[in-house]
Amino acid sequence: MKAKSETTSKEKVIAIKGVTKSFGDYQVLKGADLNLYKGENLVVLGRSGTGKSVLIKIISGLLTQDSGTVNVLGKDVNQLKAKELLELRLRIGFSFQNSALYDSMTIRQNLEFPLIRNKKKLTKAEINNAVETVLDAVGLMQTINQMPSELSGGQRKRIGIARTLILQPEIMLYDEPTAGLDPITCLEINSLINEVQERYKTSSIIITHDLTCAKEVGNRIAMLLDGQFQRKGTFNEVFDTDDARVTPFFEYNFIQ
Ligand SMILES: Nc1ncnc2c1ncn2[C@@H]1O[C@H](COP(=O)(O)OP(=O)(O)OP(=O)(O)O)[C@@H](O)[C@H]1O
Repeated sequence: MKAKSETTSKEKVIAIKGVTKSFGDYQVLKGADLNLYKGENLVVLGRSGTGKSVLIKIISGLLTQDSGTVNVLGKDVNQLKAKELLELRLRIGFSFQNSALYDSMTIRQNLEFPLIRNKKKLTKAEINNAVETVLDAVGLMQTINQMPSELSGGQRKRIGIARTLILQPEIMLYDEPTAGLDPITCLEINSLINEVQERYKTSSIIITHDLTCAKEVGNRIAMLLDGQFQRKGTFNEVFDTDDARVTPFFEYNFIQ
């Protein structure tokens, strides 16, 4: 398997500079610097508890950093009023492990839901069209009238991604997109993440512990070590090291 190469864009859609965050005496982030460039897939790696979720919460304004700056799509997240923050969040798609589908709604209703809630001016025909377009993008048109319980875990994950895409986000945040899926389904989800990048021209951060996913989808990898992104670059650059904090990731995943 060949690793992806870096994209050429240097336009920053997210710029994180010198971010620190403590909970009580415990400092999780110790001056984290990270840019997400337009159109790229950036994979964030790091051991459990290193602060990946904290960082995503800071990016989306759910937590405030102690120091440093976070700029998302040209806005200083810290300076935004509540309404501006909500507007910014609508430009970001969150694909989280716990973003479950509504069990009592059909797939069509699940996909309509974010549109009806957030884009009140759309006509019924526009909503139908949007639903069919995203279902086609994730290759699951045949499930439109099914219930979530009738779908496999991988299909539900795809529908979850479709429900996020329906609002046409500029940035996608994927939190462990392949966790709990079998290896073949993982490969399908990796392909979908790459298709989303191509088709929707999104810029994405993908948090994962799955190095096959990292290698297949990441134009760049950033590894959080001791509260900072101490290793950044292509997959091969990040793992070309004897650093004892880095090599176990690679050895555990037996990646080719
Ligand atoms: N609201 C909070 N209050 C207190 N401590 C917190 C809070 N949120 C996170 N932490 C602590 O910050 C540290 C980093 O947590 P975080 O959830 O970001 O880890 P992570 O890197 O996402 O881990 P995982 O890979 O297991 O999801 C942990 O020690 C956690 O206990």
